[in-house]
Amino acid sequence: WKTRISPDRVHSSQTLIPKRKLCISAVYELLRSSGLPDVRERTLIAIKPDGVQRRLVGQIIHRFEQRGFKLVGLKMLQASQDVLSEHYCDLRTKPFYNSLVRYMTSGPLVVMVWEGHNVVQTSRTMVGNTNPAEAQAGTVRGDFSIHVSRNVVHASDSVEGAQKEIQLWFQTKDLLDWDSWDQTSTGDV
Ligand SMILES: Nc1ncnc2c1ncn2[C@@H]1O[C@H](COP(=O)(O)OP(=O)(O)OP(=O)(O)O)[C@@H](O)[C@H]1O
Ligand SMILES: Nc1ccn([C@@H]2O[C@H](COP(=O)(O)OP(=O)(O)O)[C@@H](O)[C@H]2O)c(=O)n1
Ligand SMILES: [Mg+2]
Repeated sequence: WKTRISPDRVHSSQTLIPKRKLCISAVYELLRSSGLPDVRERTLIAIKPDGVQRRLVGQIIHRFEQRGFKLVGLKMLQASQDVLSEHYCDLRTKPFYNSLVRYMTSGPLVVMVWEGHNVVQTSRTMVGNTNPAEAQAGTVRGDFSIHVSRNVVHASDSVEGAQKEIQLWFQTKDLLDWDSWDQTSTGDV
């Protein structure tokens, strides 16, 4: 027990923190200050009610995992009008706004936070054009939908937008900062 814990862990005030975690934080800090890729960029992806109804949740999650992104938050919920009016505040004056809110409240959503290098822009590419009629085959919207009013997923469209949306939909305590084994030197836990 002792030999397993002591070489790998250090005391920090009340808690034991894995040394490996401290090292990883230091590496991320170094990457940030050196201008190297930010592997901790995060985005909000939501599977809309039509995606849930059509049992597409697994396939959509699979695409993000397969691409190499890391899931750090996930929940299923019924969206409130209040959250949606904040989420889509830029669209409040659009003629389709009311139908958009009806659509988004018509059933449960699966809301997720994904993390990884350039995840905001790459997710937008993976999701495809807002209008599925113009979305490329191979994208989520291009493969699973045909009309803009039922376009299956939401993806944040900028890093700043993603930060706001993540704060809107998630509490910090519900996002897990877990270590990916492929970013550590051994699989020893
Ligand atoms: N003309 C339209 N008719 C019906 N619904 C629309 C129309 N335009 C947009 N929407 C709906 O509003 C959503 C938000 O539009 P927006 O312009 O933000 O597209 P988006 O950024 O691709 O989508 P999202 O923000 O949901 O990821 C669209 O995803 C779609 O569901
Ligand atoms: N003409 C449009 C444009 C958007 N929308 C809906 O509004 C959502 C948000 O629009 P948006 O411009 O932020 O596009 P995305 O970010 O979703 O690609 C879209 O995903 C659609 O669901 C619509 O119903 N009709
Ligand atoms: Mg949008």
